[in-house]
Amino acid sequence: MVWAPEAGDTQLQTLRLLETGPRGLTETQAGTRLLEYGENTIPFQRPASWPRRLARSLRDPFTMVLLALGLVSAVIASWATAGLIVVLVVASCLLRSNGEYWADRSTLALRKLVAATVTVRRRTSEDSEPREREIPIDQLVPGDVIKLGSGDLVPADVRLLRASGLTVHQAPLTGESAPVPKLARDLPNGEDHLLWQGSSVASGSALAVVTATGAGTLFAGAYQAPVRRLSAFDRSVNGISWILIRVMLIIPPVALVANAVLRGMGLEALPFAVAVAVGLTPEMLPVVVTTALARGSALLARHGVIVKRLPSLHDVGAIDVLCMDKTGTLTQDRPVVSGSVGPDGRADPEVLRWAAVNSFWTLHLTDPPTPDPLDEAILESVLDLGDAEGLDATPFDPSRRVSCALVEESGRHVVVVKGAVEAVLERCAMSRQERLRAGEVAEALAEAGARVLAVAVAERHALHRLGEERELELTGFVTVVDEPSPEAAHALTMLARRGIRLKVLTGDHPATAARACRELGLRVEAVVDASALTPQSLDRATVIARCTPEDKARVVTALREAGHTVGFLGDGVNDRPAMSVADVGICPKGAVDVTREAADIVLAAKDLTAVDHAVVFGRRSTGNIITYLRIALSSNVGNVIAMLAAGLALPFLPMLPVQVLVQNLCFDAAQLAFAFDRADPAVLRRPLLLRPRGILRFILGFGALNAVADLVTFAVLTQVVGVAGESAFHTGWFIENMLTQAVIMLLLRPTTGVSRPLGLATGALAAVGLLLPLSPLAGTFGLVALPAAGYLWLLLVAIAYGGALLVLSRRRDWSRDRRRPSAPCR
Ligand SMILES: Nc1ncnc2c1ncn2[C@@H]1O[C@H](COP(=O)(O)OP(=O)(O)OP(=O)(O)O)[C@@H](O)[C@H]1O
Ligand SMILES: [Mg+2]
Repeated sequence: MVWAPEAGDTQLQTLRLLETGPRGLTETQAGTRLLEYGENTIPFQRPASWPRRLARSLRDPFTMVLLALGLVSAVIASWATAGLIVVLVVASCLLRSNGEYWADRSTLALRKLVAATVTVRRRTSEDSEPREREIPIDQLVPGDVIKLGSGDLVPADVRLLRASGLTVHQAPLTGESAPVPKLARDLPNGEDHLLWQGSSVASGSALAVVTATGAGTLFAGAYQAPVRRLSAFDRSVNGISWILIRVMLIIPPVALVANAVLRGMGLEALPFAVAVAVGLTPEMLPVVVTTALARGSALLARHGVIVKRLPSLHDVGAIDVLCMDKTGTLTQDRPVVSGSVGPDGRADPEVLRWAAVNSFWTLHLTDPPTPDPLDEAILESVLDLGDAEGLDATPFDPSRRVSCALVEESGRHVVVVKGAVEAVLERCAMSRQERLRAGEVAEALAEAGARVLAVAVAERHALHRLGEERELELTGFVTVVDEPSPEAAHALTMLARRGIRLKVLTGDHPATAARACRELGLRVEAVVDASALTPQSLDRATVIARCTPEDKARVVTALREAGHTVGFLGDGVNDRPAMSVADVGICPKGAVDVTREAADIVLAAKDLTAVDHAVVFGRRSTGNIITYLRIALSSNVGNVIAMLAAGLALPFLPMLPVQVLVQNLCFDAAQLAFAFDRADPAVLRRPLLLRPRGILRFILGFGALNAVADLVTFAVLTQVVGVAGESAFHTGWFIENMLTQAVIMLLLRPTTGVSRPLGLATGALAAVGLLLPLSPLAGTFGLVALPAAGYLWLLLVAIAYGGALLVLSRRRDWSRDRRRPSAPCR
């Protein structure tokens, strides 16, 4: 048993208490501890249990209203109505929790594929050398020695053993939004040497020992799963649901009053009133939504796209602006040094040597788990580093945009700084004139397409420690080329064709970024500096350059506020803030941990074409959900209007409550087919958004048409066929309802193709309608056989209704509900 160390313990005491050392645990020790302490997961990350899920689906507002209506029916001893309502509720809750269970399971399995890992130092036996390897975070145990680098999640509670330039983002735990510096020193008071599970490394690197894992971590109990703001999708579904619920609550009193006034009926009309209200609910909404999204995401997984949160599949289909970073997304992030020049633009190998001294000692002294590709490229291009000896270094940090090394060379102490051109120039002691000239030289290099790093040095006295280095002397510039990624050009064209505007947000120089975009065939409207951004220039800008991580987030927020649905695609630490404020965050699998954690969609391969697949599948799923809502609601609204109207003209109820409910149950079941339906190619051309307003306008129009069909049936049955009895009338109307429901399911869609599930479902629906009155069950539901002429007339009504639907839906512009090409930002 190892004991939990206290904050005030020294490094040595901590290591002793944890029975470990700087060389890490042996694999055997780690295995034993894993059994003893369990996996390193915190409770909220585990999937919800079955009963919990069922309870959650009962909390759904539709279910609650249904249950309330069931209760009312039970109170007045209308057992058939109450029973059917319970069947409806149970069926939809079971289907829903089952659907969610499978969706969650597959999402979880997919998430595992892209879960964060950690670099751990372990030994095979007591006396073998320690080796570093990547393990899944859940395999971590107390006493493990781990390495952390910029962009890593802190996977457990740890104590620092060594740290350089380390700043940590611990907002999820303490609310501080700025990164906090951390040190490895022994401090009797204070917690500067402790990092907690749930925080992440903003910059720098560290070696640390794990002090607590899993439920034992400080914040495991208190730490809540981050509350995500409602996505565009959640807001739409909630909007529609609440409108319907209000209508549902109004219907029973209206029906009751009407029956009381016109027919002097009392509470005996209540079951009918309840049934009509139930008839309005799209009970299968949650099921169709989950199934359509889960199916879309399962199909997408085959294309190497992993959807971490189901609703983000809708959101990715809705994005009309996609922001992305440049390095690693549009380019390969395989930099190669192409030259080095002095401040005057003349070739000078000494500049490259100083850059390499900086790269070598920052990598060596800070020892990050994964080396920076830019530093590696510089080191590869230099043979002789001279005899500089490193003393101290601070690694590159995307906010400061420089890396510093302090070295001793031939008895002199020299700081060597390299970084983005402006960041280095502003640290140099030079006249305005010199600064301008140097800036022009760098500009020319960037315009030729290279990434440009500036290098500066300064001699310091022997006791100097690294800080905000200023008063430097510019040595010159190193140029690096990073080839465009081969598939990017095609993918960008595809995305633009799908009505998505593309914007590149990069930390790099504007000229370099603009050049890279042009090479990829991206039409560059305007190139803007992040510091000079206005709402007008934001709208026009294709490239926004020199972004700090905060600038990227600011741009995304501004675009969202201007009414766009914004996607963000990126892979670096500098992309994390933007990723978490975007409607949909997308990153490649190789992205740093924090960015991958914040992303909603992860691409298995670094291939932009996958983003296009995600967009297509997103629009497909949304398209099916919209079709379901339109059809379910048009039909339900039509039925409700017709029943209330006919109720006023007839001396008896137009349909028995039990018949309303049976018909509703059959319709609901058939509509599950929409989750598996095909999508119209036109749906895939523009961003598609589930918009409550558009849907409501649609259902009022087509609902009215449906009501007309019902009322025509009413007239035909009474006047033409001349049905006399109540039961014959009920049967006629029941059959017609089932037939028109089948017709509307087939015809009121933007596409004419019929998928197999849909064909089967509508066929079954019509068959039940026609055959149930002839079956032995007919009596139970109060149905009787009709005269042959009755069937004929009903078929005619259904056909006429189909014709009217076809004419009206052909004239309808289905693209109207899609998002128009981006509205200008205000
Ligand atoms: N390891 C490094 N050492 C010194 N300077 C660097 C290093 N990496 C990047 N820079 C400089 O800092 C700038 C900003 O880097 P940052 O990582 O924020 O963005 P980026 O990689 O250029 O672009 P993107 O945002 O598209 O990924 C770079 O353009 C480069 O000039
Ligand atoms: Mg980068």
